[in-house]
Amino acid sequence: MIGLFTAAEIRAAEAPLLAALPDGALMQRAATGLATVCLRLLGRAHGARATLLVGAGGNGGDALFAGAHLARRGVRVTAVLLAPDRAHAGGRAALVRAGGRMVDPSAAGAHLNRADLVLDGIVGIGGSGGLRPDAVAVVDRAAAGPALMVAVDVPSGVDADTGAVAGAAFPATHTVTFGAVKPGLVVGEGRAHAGEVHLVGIGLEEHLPVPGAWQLTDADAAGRLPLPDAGDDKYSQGVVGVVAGSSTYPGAGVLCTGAALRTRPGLVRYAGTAADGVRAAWPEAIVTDGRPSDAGRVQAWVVGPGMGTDDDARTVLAEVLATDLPVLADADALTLLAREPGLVRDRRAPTVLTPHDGEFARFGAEPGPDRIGAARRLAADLGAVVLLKGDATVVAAPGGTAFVNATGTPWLATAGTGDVLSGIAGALLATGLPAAEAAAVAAHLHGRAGQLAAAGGPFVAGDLVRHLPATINRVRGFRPGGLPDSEP
Ligand SMILES: NC(=O)C1=CN([C@@H]2O[C@H](COP(=O)(O)OP(=O)(O)OC[C@H]3O[C@@H](n4cnc5c(N)ncnc54)[C@H](OP(=O)(O)O)[C@@H]3O)[C@@H](O)[C@H]2O)[C@@H](O)CC1
Ligand SMILES: Nc1ncnc2c1ncn2[C@@H]1O[C@H](COP(=O)(O)OP(=O)(O)O)[C@@H](O)[C@H]1O
Ligand SMILES: [K+]
Repeated sequence: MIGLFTAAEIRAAEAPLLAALPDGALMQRAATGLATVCLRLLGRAHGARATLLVGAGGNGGDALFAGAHLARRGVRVTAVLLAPDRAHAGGRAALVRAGGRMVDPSAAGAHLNRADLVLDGIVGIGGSGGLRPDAVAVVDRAAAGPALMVAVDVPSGVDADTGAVAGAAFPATHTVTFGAVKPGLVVGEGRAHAGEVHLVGIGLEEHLPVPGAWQLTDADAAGRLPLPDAGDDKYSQGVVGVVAGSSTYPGAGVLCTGAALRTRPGLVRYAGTAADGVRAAWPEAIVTDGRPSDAGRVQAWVVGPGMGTDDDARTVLAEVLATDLPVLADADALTLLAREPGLVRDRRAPTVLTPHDGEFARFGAEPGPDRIGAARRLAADLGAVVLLKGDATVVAAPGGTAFVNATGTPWLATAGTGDVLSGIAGALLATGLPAAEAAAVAAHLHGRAGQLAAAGGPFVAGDLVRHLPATINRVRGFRPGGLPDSEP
C-alpha cells in the first residue's frame, strides 16, 4: 500500500534527519532526484531550456539546486525570482556557479514562451491558500506556453493535506514529490493539478508514522481476492444478496447482480420487484420477487440502487439493516437513510454507504474541497464506512482510516456504473473482507475495469460488467496464455 502523509507528518519525520545530517543535505537529495526526473522528462539536456519559478522558501531552494544540476548538464536555465531578496541564498549561488541566469518576474514572459520545461518552486508544504496575485501572473503565462509543467513537491496553490485549491494553482503535468506522497496530490482538485506523481526518496521512510490514509496498488487488491481452491463450493466463496431495481426500472438490479456474479461467481441471490429482468439477464442468479427474507441465506447484502424510496422500499431497507450481516447501502437506500440515519447508527454489523456528492449532501453538508475529511466526518458520525464517489473515490472507516482510489477514467461518468460498483463491493463484503478494505478494493477494480473498457472506446455500464473477469486477471498479474497440456 502507498501511504499518504500530511505536511505535519513530513515535517516531523524530517526533523531528526535535519538534525543529524550536514546542513542542506536533505535539500540536496531532493534537488538531485528532482533534476534526474526532469532530465528523463526532457529526454535531452543540451539545447533544452528550463525556466524556474522560485519563491522565498525551501521549495524555491529545491528548484534552484535542481536548476544548477540541469545547467551543469547543458540545459539553459533561467530562474524567475518572485521574492528576489528572500530566495534561497545557497541555491542562487549554486545556479550562478553552474551558469544559470536570474530574472525579475517582469522579464519572465519571453523565457516562459520558449521554455521546454517550467519548474514550479513557488511554494511547497509551507504554503497556505491559493496562489498570490504575483504568482498567478507568471503561472498563467507558463500555462499558456508549450513547456512541460513540473511541480516541485506540491503544485503551488494546492493544499498538500486536502487537495483543496482556494483560487488558482499551478497546473502541473508532473509533480516530483519528496519523502512521501501527500494526500493533496491524489484527491480533490489537487489530483488534477498534480498530473503524474513521481516520488523521490530522501531517507524519511523509517521516521514516518503509520499513515492515516492509503492508496492501494494492483498487488494490494490482488492479495484481497483469494482464488477458489479444491475445498471450495458455491457457498463458501461468499453468497451475496442483492435488493436493487424495480419492475419499472430493472436495470439497476441487472447491473448490480451481474457485477456481483462477475466479481465472485459463487452464488448471488436476488430479491425484489425487478425479478423478471434479473432472471432473464442472469440465469445463474437465484431470484425471488419476494422479500429479502425469502431469498435464502447470504453473507452480505447490497441494497438500494433503483429500488425507489416509497414505503415498501423503506420496509425492505429496514429488514436488511436489521440483520447482523454486512450491508452495502447505495442510491435510493441513501436517500432513505439520510431521513433516518438511526437505521445505520443502531447497527452492530458493518455498513458501507456509497454516496456521490448529491447523496452525500443529503446527510447534512456538501463534501466541500476536503473530501477525505468529509468522508471521515460522516463515517464517524454514522459509525459506517463511507465511500465517497468521484474522480478519486475516497473510502473512510469510522475510526478514521482512509483509502484514496488510484484507478479510474472519466469515461466512468455514465449512468449505471455506480450500480456496478455496488455489486462488486457486495461480492467482496460477502467474502469476509473488512468493510473498508472491501470498499477500497471494489473502487480499485471498478476503476481498472473502466480503464480496460475505455481502451476499446466509449463504454456503458454493462460493458464494465463484461470487463470484470479480465480486469481481475490483470490485477492478479495473469496474462492470457496457453493452457498446460493434459498429458504429464
Ligand atoms: N526542510 C528541508 O530541509 C527540506 C525542505 N524541502 C522543500 O522545502 C519545502 C518546504 O519549505 P518551507 O518550509 O520553506 O516552505 P515553502 O513550501 O517553500 O513555502 C514557504 C514560502 O511560500 C510562500 N507562500 C506561502 N503561501 C503562499 C501562497 N499561497 N502563494 C505564494 N507563496 C506562498 C511564503 O511566503 P511568506 O508567507 O513568507 O511571504 C514562503 O516564501 C518543501 O515543500 C520541499 O519542497 C525539501 O528540500 C526537503 C528538505
Ligand atoms: N470524472 C470521473 N472520473 C472517474 N470516475 C468517475 C467520474 N465521474 C464518475 N465516476 C465514477 O462513476 C461512478 C458513478 O456512480 P453513480 O454516480 O452512483 O452513478 P449511477 O447512479 O448512474 O450508477 C462512481 O464510481 C464514480 O466514482
Ligand atoms: K511547488
